[in-house]
Amino acid sequence: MNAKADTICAIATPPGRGGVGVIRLSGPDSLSIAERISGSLPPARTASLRAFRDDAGREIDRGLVLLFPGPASFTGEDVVEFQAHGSPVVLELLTAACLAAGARRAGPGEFSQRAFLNERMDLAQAEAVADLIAANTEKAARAAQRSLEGEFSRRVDGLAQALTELRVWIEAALDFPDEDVDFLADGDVLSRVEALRGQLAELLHRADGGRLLNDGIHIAIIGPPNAGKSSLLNALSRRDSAIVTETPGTTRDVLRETISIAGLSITLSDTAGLRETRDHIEAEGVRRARREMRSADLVFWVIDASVPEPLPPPGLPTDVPLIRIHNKIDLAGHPAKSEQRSVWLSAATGDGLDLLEQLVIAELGLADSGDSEFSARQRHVDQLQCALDRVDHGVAELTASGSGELLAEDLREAAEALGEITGRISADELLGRIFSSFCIGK
Ligand SMILES: Nc1nc2c(ncn2[C@@H]2O[C@H](COP(=O)(O)OP(=O)(O)OP(=O)(O)O)[C@@H](O)[C@H]2O)c(=O)[nH]1
Ligand SMILES: [K+]
Ligand SMILES: [Mg+2]
Repeated sequence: MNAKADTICAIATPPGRGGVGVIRLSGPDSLSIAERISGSLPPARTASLRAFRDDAGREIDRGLVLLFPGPASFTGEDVVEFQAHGSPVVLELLTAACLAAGARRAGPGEFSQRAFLNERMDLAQAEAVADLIAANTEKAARAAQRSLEGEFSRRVDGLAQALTELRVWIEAALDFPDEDVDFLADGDVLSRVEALRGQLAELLHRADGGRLLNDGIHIAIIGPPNAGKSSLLNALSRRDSAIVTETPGTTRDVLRETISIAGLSITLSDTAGLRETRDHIEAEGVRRARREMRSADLVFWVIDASVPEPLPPPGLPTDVPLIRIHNKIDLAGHPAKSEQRSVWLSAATGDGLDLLEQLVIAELGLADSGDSEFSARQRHVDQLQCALDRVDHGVAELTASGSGELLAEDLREAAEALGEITGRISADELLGRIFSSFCIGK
């Protein structure tokens, strides 16, 4: 797939009014279009003041022109930036002048797509550009920056290469069956595969943490009626947003609040108490509560510590981690404490809330992430998981049947799964899906 030979143009600054607005051009006609609009071309990479004129020679605005001749530009093509006054009208007139001069409007993510196609960055780095722009917290922005710098990609590519080297070595050994040494039996292959497996699992764990940073974390507050779910939401968000009453079945709609714990953006959803009910409105609330808990990264299972513990309801997800919260310790006369995945607290007095926050950080594996995280997406996590599954499968084949061929094939598939992360192996359809989710001008 080659970069298209046309020239694209878009407003690169957000919609609305601002001091400065930027129009970006990329493609073979960028420089000639810039010359037409600004009269004369300034030297490369130097901001120069020019009058911007439309096709009829009327002045639209005065501002700065910047030329970034390819290949040393963001997209690898000739890139021009016009910095005009940040008025939507001025920027639209300037865009119209670019279109009249031969450019076309860029689609979403098209600048990043060209950067990828011209090998200015790999796929995971292009995604990190979008993630950096979308970051909601400082931690997420720093993580995206590290991915943009290529830290994640280097690890993925390094592992893909190691898997490929081992596969090639196995295939070469299989081609010489006369050799005395039984290379599969001598244990070396197995220990090499297992070492790679360990690195893969570690990278998967970190990528999953990076995904949480990126997407934000979703915690569903679930439990029987009146356990204090809405009180907990209010206490953690320090806002009186959910209605709290002594009547069981108060909450029906799912109510969300975004909070920050240790610099992480966390969305809490308060839900209807789980119980059998004839009330069809409450029943709908219960249905929504179950949907929330299935899509959450973590479930708070809230129960009233002052009454006998109820049985957990059927349908608690087994693949979503769960923290058991024994609420109302002020009534029960328990001290605040936490152990494993349980915490004793009072939403009413706030006693023990700090223990809950610590448990959340530990449970999500973000305790010691410090500044070493990189941003990642669900897509990356899925590919890493796929690679890990292939390696596990290969090891199982090797131990069960001693088959080097099957192991080699699994290692090839594992390396391919990793290749899709950085886009060294990627289908056009995948690329289209990724870049179309970016915004225009990126
Ligand atoms: N003493 C004490 N009362 C609490 C505590 N947490 C909640 N309550 C009380 O328990 C009752 C129910 O609280 P809610 O927060 O509405 O409980 P809920 O789980 O959201 O209830 P539903 O939405 O009806 O399922 C209210 O009267 C609260 O004031 C607590 O920690 N200590
Ligand atoms: K209630
Ligand atoms: Mg409630």
